[in-house]
Amino acid sequence: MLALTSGRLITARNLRYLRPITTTISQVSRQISTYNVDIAGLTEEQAEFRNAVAEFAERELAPRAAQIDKSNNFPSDVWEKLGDMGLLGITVSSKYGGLDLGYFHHTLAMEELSRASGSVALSYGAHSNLCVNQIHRHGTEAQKQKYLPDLIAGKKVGSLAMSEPGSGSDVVSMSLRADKIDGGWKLNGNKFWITNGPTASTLVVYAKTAPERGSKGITAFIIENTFKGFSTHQKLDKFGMRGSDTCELVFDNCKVPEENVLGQVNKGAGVLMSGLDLERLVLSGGPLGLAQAAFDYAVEYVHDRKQFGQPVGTFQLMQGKIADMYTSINASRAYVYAVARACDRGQISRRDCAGAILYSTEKAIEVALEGMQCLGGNGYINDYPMGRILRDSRLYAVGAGTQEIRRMLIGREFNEQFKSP
Ligand SMILES: CC(C)(COP(=O)(O)OP(=O)(O)OC[C@H]1O[C@@H](n2cnc3c(N)ncnc32)[C@H](O)[C@@H]1OP(=O)(O)O)[C@@H](O)C(=O)NCCC(=O)NCCSC(=O)C1=CCCCC1
Repeated sequence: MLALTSGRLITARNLRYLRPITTTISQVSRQISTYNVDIAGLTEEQAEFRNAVAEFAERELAPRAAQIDKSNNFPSDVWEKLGDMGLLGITVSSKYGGLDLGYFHHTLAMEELSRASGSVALSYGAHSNLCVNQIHRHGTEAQKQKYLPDLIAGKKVGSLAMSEPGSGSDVVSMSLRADKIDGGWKLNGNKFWITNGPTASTLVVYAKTAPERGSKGITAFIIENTFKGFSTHQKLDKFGMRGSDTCELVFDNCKVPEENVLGQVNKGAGVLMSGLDLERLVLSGGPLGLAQAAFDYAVEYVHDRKQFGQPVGTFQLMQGKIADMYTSINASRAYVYAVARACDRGQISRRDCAGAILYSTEKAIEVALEGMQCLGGNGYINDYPMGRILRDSRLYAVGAGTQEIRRMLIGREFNEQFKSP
């Protein structure tokens, strides 16, 4: 059971939220009512958790989302607030400041934050899942004690780096090199398209420790941005997810102490691949929240906007759009939630983690485009949010793996199943 004390979500058996969650009836409760809680199948506690995150996001993020997009500036002041809420360590043990919850709750949080601001939520996912959850899953006790409390409190920003200029989908071909030196390792090379790269002080980084051994020669490291030989290049100017900073990382004889190896030497491929499964699941909350945001805006707009003497939403062609958007979102949500629940039961399926983000992304892009159409000329004007939601949704067609790689992952599992003996 969860309790909310001074704004912080804490785990505590037999306690309930101490703060009423629907006191400010307005935008938030009206929007929350657009969810069909029965269809989503949330327990009372899960619905309270979601509402608490939604209320936070509506208050702290939604009013700033357009400005964050326009300025392309990461709102660093939000980080400690996310930490105060306990949201930066949802899947982490309370021993390190986490909430002791599972991937289902993490996905719900990702969804609600994305509904308010796609870009803040993306940085949130990179921090809380890609970095924090990986350190929690694979770190030594000393590493967890050293890095997790500050990351979970929001005093530090976390990141994870696997992609390189020459190794995107073919991530195992990475060429960042780690050579053994006395007391540790020396890293040389680059990482590219790194979410939170410009702001992160703690980074999980994969490098080749035995390049001749392919996937059996990869090791994960925990890098601090103060390590000598580590630097970042300028922030990249992205199509969407503006305000979620992305850059190139440069390792120039960067010395990393032995105690910063994450997991075992040459066993990094397992850390990376299993992390990608959970990353794909949790980040599926992103497209879900963005699609819901597009729907919320569109449905209100078509009932307000009048043409030919009546709200445009009463025309059948518009009703068709609303119905299709609504059913797409519910179908996506049902799949994503089912996969999240399975993961929390310990049944992590690679093809379904890929499927959840594949399907929710495809539907989010479709819904954002239809939402834009519902707004007519205004859908094309940047004072309205549809353009931002569409641009943000588009990230998920390439981030955490491309749609093509996700399809390949699913397809090749069936090929394996039907392979002749
Ligand atoms: C699937 C893939 C396309 C191809 O895999 P291959 O066939 O080369 O590798 P394969 O043979 O599948 O595996 C390698 C080793 O690994 C083990 N293992 C696999 N799954 C697991 C697992 N679940 N648990 C443990 N071990 C696992 C496998 O057994 C093998 O070991 P072995 O060498 O035999 O000893 C893979 O490369 C991939 O996925 N690319 C997309 C990367 C990609 O998604 N970036 C995205 C980076 S960008 C990003 O993440 C973000 C962007 C923006 C927002 C934030 C996030």
